Amino acid sequence: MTRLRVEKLTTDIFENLSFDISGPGLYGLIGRNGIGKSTLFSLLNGEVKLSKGNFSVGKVCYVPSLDIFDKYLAANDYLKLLSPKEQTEFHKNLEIMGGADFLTQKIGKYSLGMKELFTFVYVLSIRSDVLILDELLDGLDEQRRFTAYALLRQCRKEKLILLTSHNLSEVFDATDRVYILEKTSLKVIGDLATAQAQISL
Ligand SMILES: Nc1ncnc2c1ncn2[C@@H]1O[C@H](COP(=O)(O)OP(=O)(O)OP(=O)(O)O)[C@@H](O)[C@H]1O
Repeated sequence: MTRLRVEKLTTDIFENLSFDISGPGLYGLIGRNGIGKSTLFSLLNGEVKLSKGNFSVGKVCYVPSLDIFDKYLAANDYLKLLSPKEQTEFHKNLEIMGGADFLTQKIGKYSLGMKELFTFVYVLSIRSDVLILDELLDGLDEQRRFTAYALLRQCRKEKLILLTSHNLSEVFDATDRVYILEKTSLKVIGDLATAQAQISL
């Protein structure tokens, strides 16, 4: 079910927040620091319990923090958790991203960019209806980031992908539509200048 519907969500940081994003696609989700983007994703993921309101969403793939990976395990250990089809997909996507020679090393020894590269390719390969990328590409070098956007554009036909970044111009360039999160609303925002003005309010 590539549909995300939130009804009257009320928490410490949201007030009667309702929205509906339906259909597959690549969508930007932007908002001021601390407005609640990561919290919203954790609610959708079931990691944070909902106190008031409802939501309906298909299978969500979201890595809330790169620290969830055990630093004593290697990326290869996590690949064993994927289905054979997902593993094939992982290796195909990794090759498109330029490959990696560190999959047998312990994750604790990875740089931020290495962790992000592994995590991006990993979550992209997992079968899901909704894929959430919360500032996940921001530590990648520019060439890899643009390759990642190209890969996401291919996957947007099958999944509802939400991409968050504070690099607003890239979000506008890469995605089909951009939403801005506020305490009481999630609304489409049409252009970069308006987004910049709204975020700096
Ligand atoms: N670990 C935490 N402990 C306590 N409160 C937290 C924690 N993380 C976030 N919050 C609270 O939740 C609010 C929303 O934070 P959240 O991380 O969801 O925002 P965000 O929009 O993702 O921010 P950013 O763009 O800076 O990543 C913050 O204002 C903060 O008060």
